[in-house]
Amino acid sequence: MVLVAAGQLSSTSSLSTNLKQVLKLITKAVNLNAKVLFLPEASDYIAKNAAHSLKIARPMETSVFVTGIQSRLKELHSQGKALDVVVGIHEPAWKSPDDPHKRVKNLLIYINSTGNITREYQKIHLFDINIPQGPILQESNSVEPGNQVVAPFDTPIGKLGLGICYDIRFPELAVKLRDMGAEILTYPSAFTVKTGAAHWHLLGRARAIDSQSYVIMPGQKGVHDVSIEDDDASDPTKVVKCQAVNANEQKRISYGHSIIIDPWGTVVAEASDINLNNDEPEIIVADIDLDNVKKIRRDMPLKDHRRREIFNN
Ligand SMILES: O=C(O)CNC(=O)[C@H](CS)NC(=O)CCC(=O)C(=O)O
Repeated sequence: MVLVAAGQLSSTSSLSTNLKQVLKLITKAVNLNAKVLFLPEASDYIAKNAAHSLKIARPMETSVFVTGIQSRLKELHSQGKALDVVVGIHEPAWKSPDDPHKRVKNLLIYINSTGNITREYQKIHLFDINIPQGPILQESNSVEPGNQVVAPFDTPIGKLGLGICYDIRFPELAVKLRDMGAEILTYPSAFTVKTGAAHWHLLGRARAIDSQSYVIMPGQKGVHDVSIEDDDASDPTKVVKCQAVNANEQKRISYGHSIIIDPWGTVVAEASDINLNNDEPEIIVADIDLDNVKKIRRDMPLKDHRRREIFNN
């Protein structure tokens, strides 16, 4: 059995502020002796709108957020403390500054315990929705969709398959990853409060049951401060207030409730609900037992029972 951790935070639009929160979570995970820490979608920043996102996105190599995590992991490794980190970030998708339709990539990266980025997944399904009395979001305005499933790969906790947030609503991705060998799936998220309250636990449990895999769902939580950003012009760690945002944009709020689910569909760990008086980042941990995955798949062999000739999958 190996211990896994999922972190929950409320990212702002300042990469350096978010890095500080994540470094706290890394320390907590290491102290608990977890082997991999999973962090939410868009941990590097939550922007107030599409234009703001294009302005603050940075290539990984120059992102204070990504390089800060890499150097901390390297430093810990040299002290004999090995932790891998899976984290949601953005990167510019444009190749030239005169690209007429600039978009970012919504990415999940795997950083190993020596600080190297070994995998990168680009979110396939984009959240373009309009729910009466609920959120209206058009992710494709500013985000370029990914087109590739990343083959599940070995990690200290087992073979891992990658998805991001809204991808969790598409069971075909979970089943495909399981067919390709995944034992653990992750969907780092920034769920809305309305859809989260209605669907979050159900979706996670359903994907765990469909794929007979562990499902790790770190989520953004609470009100995002999108009124600050890093002052790149001078000290990259100096945070400045940026222009006023309208009331709607200021109220971007995420559901929290990070969860870890076992391959039988049981929620084995859960972080807290939104609490406007406490936005401290927190982690949850759970044991990953790959024998349990094997046993559940042996006792109910869904993979062998698939009628691929009927469903063309
Ligand atoms: O890129 C960013 O800055 C952060 N990305 C997000 O917050 C994304 C796209 S708007 N959110 C979701 O996919 C929520 C899905 C959801 O809530 C549901 O499926 O119900």
